[in-house]
Amino acid sequence: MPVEPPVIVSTDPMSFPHSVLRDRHPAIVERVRGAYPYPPEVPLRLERLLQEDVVAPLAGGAHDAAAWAEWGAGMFGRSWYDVPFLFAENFFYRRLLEAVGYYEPGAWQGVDPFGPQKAADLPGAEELAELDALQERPEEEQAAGLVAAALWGNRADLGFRLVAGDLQRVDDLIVDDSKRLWSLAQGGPAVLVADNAGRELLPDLVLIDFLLRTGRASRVELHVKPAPYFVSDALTADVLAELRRFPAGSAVGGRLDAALRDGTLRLHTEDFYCAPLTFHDAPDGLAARFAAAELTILKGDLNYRRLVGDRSWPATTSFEEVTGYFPGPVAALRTVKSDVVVGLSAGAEGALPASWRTGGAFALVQVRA
Ligand SMILES: O=P(O)(O)OC[C@H]1O[C@](O)(CO)[C@@H](O)[C@@H]1O
Repeated sequence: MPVEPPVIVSTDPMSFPHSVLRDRHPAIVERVRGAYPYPPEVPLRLERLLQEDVVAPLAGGAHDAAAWAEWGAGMFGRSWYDVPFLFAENFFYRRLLEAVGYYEPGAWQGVDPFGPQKAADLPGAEELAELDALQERPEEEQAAGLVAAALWGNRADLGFRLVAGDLQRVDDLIVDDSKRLWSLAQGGPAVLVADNAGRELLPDLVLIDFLLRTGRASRVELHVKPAPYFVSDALTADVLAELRRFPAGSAVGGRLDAALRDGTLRLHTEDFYCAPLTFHDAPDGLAARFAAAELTILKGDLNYRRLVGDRSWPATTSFEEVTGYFPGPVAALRTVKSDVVVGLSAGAEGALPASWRTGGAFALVQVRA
């Protein structure tokens, strides 16, 4: 295991994490404020959250107050910018749920503050038809197209297109271990840890269908978030909304529906997925699920940070070594949208533009068998 560099914090005003807390979080709050005609105390609480200089704990009485008191030990009373970025982001979303009364018994309980934004990002008929058409192509081409779609669906501005010529964007794929990924899917159980709903979840679902339909997986567990998180992260409700988009008669939609009903596809979630922790701290039950899988596919930027640890790793750090602890073979499919990157070959970074880590223009497929 390489020597661990420092955990990323947001102190430097010129840094990417600083810009997330300073600019992105207020913009997110603004959207939430406009999402529903909330009662007047909600915008007030949201404003107080934005104005908070130092991290304050959850109000007592919350069902998870004790857990957050433990995770936040040493964080409370410090500037949001000086605590680990991973903690600051995670706790911001938990506090946002507190502000909108997501867990408070009453009429607004369980209303997803990001629901309207997610609904606007559900795929249209054209995208669904393109996906259904993909199954007519040679299997190799389907496999390549689905990895590309699963990756680029993670890049919000690109939307999602499965037309020939767009299937392989090798120029922007800075590490491509997809052959190894497919070599690991030999017909055993697989886990896919989802990231965003909408245009990212759609190709994830079609990838799952492909794994099952071609015998590359015997069964699949799709892991989703237990609560609204990082705006667009997928919940069970988002999976179900997405499945309802498939038109009657869609072969993919029909197979996914049947797979859920017969248990070859199962949805799974647990509190860990909204905790400020990395996969090093996965609870035993979750680790056992990964260990039992022939392959675990982790989607997206945040899952990548949680896999390798949210640290200032040199980009040439060995992916194999830093993920050696993970229980079972693992593949990361990720558009690069934050500073954390490992597994690049020597010299590769020098050929990339200055903003390559945060611009969302590059992606990687990395595998540890
Ligand atoms: O949806 P994804 O791919 O996990 O991206 C979320 C990313 O967004 C950010 O919150 C800000 O860019 C990152 O910190 C995080 O890793």
